[in-house]
Amino acid sequence: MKITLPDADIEYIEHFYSQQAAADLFTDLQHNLRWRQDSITLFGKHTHLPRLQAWYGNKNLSYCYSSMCLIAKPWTASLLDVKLKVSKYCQQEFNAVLANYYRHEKDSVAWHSDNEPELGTAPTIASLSLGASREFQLKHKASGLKKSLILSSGSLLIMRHETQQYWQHCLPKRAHCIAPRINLSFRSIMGQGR
Ligand SMILES: O=C(O)CCC(=O)C(=O)O
Ligand SMILES: [Fe+2]
Repeated sequence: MKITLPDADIEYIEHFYSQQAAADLFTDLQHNLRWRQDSITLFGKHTHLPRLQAWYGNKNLSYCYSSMCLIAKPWTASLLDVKLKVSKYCQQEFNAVLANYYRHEKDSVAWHSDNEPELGTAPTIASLSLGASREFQLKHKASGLKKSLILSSGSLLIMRHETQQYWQHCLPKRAHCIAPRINLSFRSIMGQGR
């Protein structure tokens, strides 16, 4: 399904994986990825990110944001499998994946665009959701127009072309109890790891 918004190219495939396949993959990744609790320094103060992360990809690939650089761990068999299926659907190669683990309703990701220079000017970001459904919000940078989507287990959200240039997105904290969720966002880092 295409999400019709100005200055954006966003597609949402609700049943990219079946419920059972998504549940199995969630359990596998929850146990087998090397989750890290990263920190960022904001105004001289160290703060834990409100989620766990893991970064996998082609050899020697590095990824830097907020003054921190991560070196990609080599693809696991499960991640390679998922990458193949996602690449095939998107008709696009990816050389890295950022995995996010939202342990509960207080875990989140703040407003941002995936617009790091190493992603190029019009990156395709393909984002698979596993586990609990969470609300994903989009906001147009100039007009402030907002759109909310519920990302359910097994769904794939693809943001293409100029989307990152004009829109920000976030996954807000919630007051009510929410079970864990894992998100895999496939990316292509330019000029490295090919
Ligand atoms: O968890 C999500 O759905 C979004 C994650 C995200 O935006 C990111 O890792 O850049
Ligand atoms: Fe993002």
